[in-house]
Amino acid sequence: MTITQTPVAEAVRLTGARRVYGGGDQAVVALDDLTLGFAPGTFTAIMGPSGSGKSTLLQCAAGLDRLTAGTVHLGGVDLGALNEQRRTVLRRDRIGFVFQAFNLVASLTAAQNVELPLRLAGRRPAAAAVRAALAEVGLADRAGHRPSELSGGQQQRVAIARALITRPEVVFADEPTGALDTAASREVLGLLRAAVDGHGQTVVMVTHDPVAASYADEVVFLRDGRIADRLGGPAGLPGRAEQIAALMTRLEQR
Ligand SMILES: Nc1ncnc2c1ncn2[C@@H]1O[C@H](COP(=O)(O)OP(=O)(O)OP(=O)(O)O)[C@@H](O)[C@H]1O
Repeated sequence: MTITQTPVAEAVRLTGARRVYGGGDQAVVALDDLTLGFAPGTFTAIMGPSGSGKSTLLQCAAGLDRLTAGTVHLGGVDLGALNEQRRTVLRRDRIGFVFQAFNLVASLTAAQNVELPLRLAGRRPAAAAVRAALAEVGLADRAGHRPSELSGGQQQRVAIARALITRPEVVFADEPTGALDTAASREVLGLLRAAVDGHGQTVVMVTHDPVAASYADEVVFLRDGRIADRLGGPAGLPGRAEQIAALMTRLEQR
């Protein structure tokens, strides 16, 4: 029997996504009937004022949090229809994460951190693949170093190598440059850009920084859990950081 897989138009899709925290008069609507898709091989930045729902969007899209209503599809799979165990497996196989605080294991070397997702998936990491992943982020000579022996930028590059080693379809990045200086930020953003341009991966990144957002193809601006504005698209961002910053300022004043 031949199994034909229907091509999926969007790597990730949220439809009518609603996430309410708490209940009664304490209820907070973090996502309010939000519908948004991320095409394969695109880089999207999510911006918006504090409390606008950016992290909630990322957590729900990645299957780390559940929607109150609506659906999330990842590569055509409805996350809400999976039990916890199957969602964990799907996350492990198809999603990579990069966090502001790097989240490396302090007692492990750079190489051991990079191979961790493969070990967790019960796969034997090939030393050559780990070396190649570290080389790709410019850290071939740091394989034996522990996180405390690396700069912030180097730690984040290890975290990116760790996120990419399984070649996930989607990489979610939550403020990946929030703790980095300008030069290190540029390197990290260049690596995320390369994951999209070189490997066709889909990157969704939450950021407060208009310069970081300018590396994306599209910027989606949230406000009160809804899409307030968008800039750019699959064809790329026409604007630069100044234009993104101006839009952010307008949203914060509204
Ligand atoms: N666990 C929670 N319990 C209750 N309310 C929450 C919880 N997490 C988030 N919220 C609320 O949901 C709303 C959206 O929060 P979220 O963290 O998604 O915003 P954000 O845009 O990422 O903010 P920031 O830029 O400050 O990180 C906020 O009003 C927040 O207070």
